[in-house]
Amino acid sequence: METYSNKKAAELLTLSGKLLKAVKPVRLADVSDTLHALYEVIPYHDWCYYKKNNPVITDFEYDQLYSLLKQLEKAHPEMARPGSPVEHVAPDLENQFPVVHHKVPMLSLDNTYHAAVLQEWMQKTGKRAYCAEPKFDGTGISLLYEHDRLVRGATRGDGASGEDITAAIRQVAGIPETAPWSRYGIAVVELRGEVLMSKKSFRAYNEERARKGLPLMANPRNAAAGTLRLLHPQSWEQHRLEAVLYQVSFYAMEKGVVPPESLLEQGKILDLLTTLGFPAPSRQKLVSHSFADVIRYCRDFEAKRDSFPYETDGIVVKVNNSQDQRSLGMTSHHPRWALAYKFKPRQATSKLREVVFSVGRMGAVTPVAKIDPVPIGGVTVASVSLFNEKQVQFKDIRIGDTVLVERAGDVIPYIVKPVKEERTGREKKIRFPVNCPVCGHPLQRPFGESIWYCVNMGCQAQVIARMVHFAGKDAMDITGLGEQHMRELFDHGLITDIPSLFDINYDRLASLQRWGKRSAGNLRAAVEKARRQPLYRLIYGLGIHYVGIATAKTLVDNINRLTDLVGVKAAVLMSWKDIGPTVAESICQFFNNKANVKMLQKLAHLNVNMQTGKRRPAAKHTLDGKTFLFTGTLSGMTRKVAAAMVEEHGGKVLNSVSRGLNYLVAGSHPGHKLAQSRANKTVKVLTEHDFLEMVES
Ligand SMILES: NC(=O)c1ccc[n+]([C@@H]2O[C@H](COP(=O)([O-])OP(=O)(O)OC[C@H]3O[C@@H](n4cnc5c(N)ncnc54)[C@H](O)[C@@H]3O)[C@@H](O)[C@H]2O)c1
Ligand SMILES: [Zn+2]
Repeated sequence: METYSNKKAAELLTLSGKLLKAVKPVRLADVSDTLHALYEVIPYHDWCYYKKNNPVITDFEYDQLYSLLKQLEKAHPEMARPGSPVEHVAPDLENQFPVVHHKVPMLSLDNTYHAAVLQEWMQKTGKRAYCAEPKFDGTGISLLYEHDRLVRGATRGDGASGEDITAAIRQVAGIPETAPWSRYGIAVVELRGEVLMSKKSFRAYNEERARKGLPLMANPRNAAAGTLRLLHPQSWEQHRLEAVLYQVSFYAMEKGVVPPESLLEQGKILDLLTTLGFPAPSRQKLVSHSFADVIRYCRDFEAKRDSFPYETDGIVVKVNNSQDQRSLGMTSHHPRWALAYKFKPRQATSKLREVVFSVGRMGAVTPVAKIDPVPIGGVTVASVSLFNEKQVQFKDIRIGDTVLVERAGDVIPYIVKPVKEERTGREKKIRFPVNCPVCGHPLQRPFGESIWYCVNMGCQAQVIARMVHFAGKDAMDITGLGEQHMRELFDHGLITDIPSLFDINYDRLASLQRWGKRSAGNLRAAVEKARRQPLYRLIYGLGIHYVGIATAKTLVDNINRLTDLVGVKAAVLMSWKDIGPTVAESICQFFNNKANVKMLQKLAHLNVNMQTGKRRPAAKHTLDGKTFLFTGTLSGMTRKVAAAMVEEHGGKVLNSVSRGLNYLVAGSHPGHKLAQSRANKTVKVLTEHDFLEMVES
């Protein structure tokens, strides 16, 4: 395969951009030019992706180019060029290893991003049973077992032959050296699967690389493909590879033995693979005739793909019956009996226009890239955190770069890499400030860290960021006081620090432009509500380093009022659940700081709840020694909650009407216990309402 000069690469990339913009209507006069261009750019992207393991456009963009090529060739077969990318799989042979022939060609998959195309395909293939399974995003492998022994492992290669990587394959977790195929009379079997890295392993792998001073890998697929073909198997890098097997591509039975039932359907094959000790998606699969079921499965899987331990880029839908598969056959590029329904893209390319530096509530200064707004996975992304100076250096990100941006699930968007092939030479290095961009205070960097800090506690940016956190949804939840309004109120001098949030001059606020009585009134109501929030929210809202919601709740469990923490000793804190030395130290520091103590006094003065809300001791024993029994359905609580209330107040819950019973609480549709209790003079019958009054008195 050819290689590309930098100049040629840049040309082809520009051409790709033009084609992608023109993807929709192509006029007949342009067809020939467009086809010609596609015949040039697609092999280039295959080369980047398979040979260099460094794609320069997103998979979605590649699929768009490929789909355009398919459409044009279909509409104008006379213009199609022999040897077109539509006719074969993109070869990834590197001539590093001996070449071996696959028993059955190892092809690509046809794909779509549209439910309607999947539906049409299911109709076209005959509305049979289908097996749907995750499309694992790794690198394809083919395994050969003869007489129960693994004899060969190979890459896909050009589809007909691959590279013999048996030694490396033996290092991959989950691939057994032997498997009892002979139990089913199977003498020779060829399997297809994927070598991959779990998301967890990938993170650890990148951490290991960072420690060794190596550049980080962009994603688990790259990491798996890159390490599988290392020439020195058994290196530390291969230890994190795993495999998943999902297909029997070929088998030969022992003489006179008929193939077992379990080989006749895709769904059963997955089960068989699992039974024989192979990692296979038998638990995740769905077998169904119905398009509605299949598309629901695809969408459900897409919705929870972030919690799946492996990266997936779609669902593969396969005709379930093996005989049906054979009669449908294949093209020279993909089997006709399978279709990949691909998930919505989560990557996009955009231009990096400028870098701003934001100051967080702890003073950390974070570089944030402003990019041309681009939609990714249903959200428009315009700002992307660059984390810190070290990462910017590692990735060599520059202003003016075209950048590949990824936004996966709940992970904040990040820059995978700059597309260096698109550089013009006019890109500028990112300069890091030495002074706080907001207050001008000199920045400091703790030893061994890559983050710079503004250490001026009074820094306006930090003050506002602290208030934003305090008013946030998980903290005091003051609706209508997001970052923008917070800044506005601050600029007008209506608020200055956290306590001032409870002392806003609402008349003045109402007189501000775009505010008025109504909005001011709404904010007032939200602030009033916040005054009575449970204490853990206040603690979390204070933004103490290392104190998340869970730790805030632990603190509440161990105190009666917030001021109990003033002057607390680290040793005491460490005896509480899940509080280690670092967290304890941070809490001590906070509550021993004079300014903080003063702030708490102000909050108390402003009637902000500082109590844990545990029941007063007097109320605690209102039901001392009394016994209760419940019957029927309670309308305002479950029986479990009701029972907990009884116990909390010193009472006891019984299971049946007996001599020791004091109260029967009857909900709607009471059972025979009511009649029994009525017959028993010593039992008092209560309604749910009576019960609550009794508890709360
Ligand atoms: N960004 C780029 O520049 C660029 C360039 C070339 C290719 N690509 C990407 O690669 C794709 C084409 O690559 P491909 O030919 O390897 O096809 P593919 O990766 O889209 O699909 C085929 C492969 O899926 C894998 N697979 C995972 N789970 C499977 C399962 N349960 N059943 C069957 N197969 C399963 C197999 O390895 C199989 O070979 C493109 O659609 C694009 O996404 C991107
Ligand atoms: Zn500052």
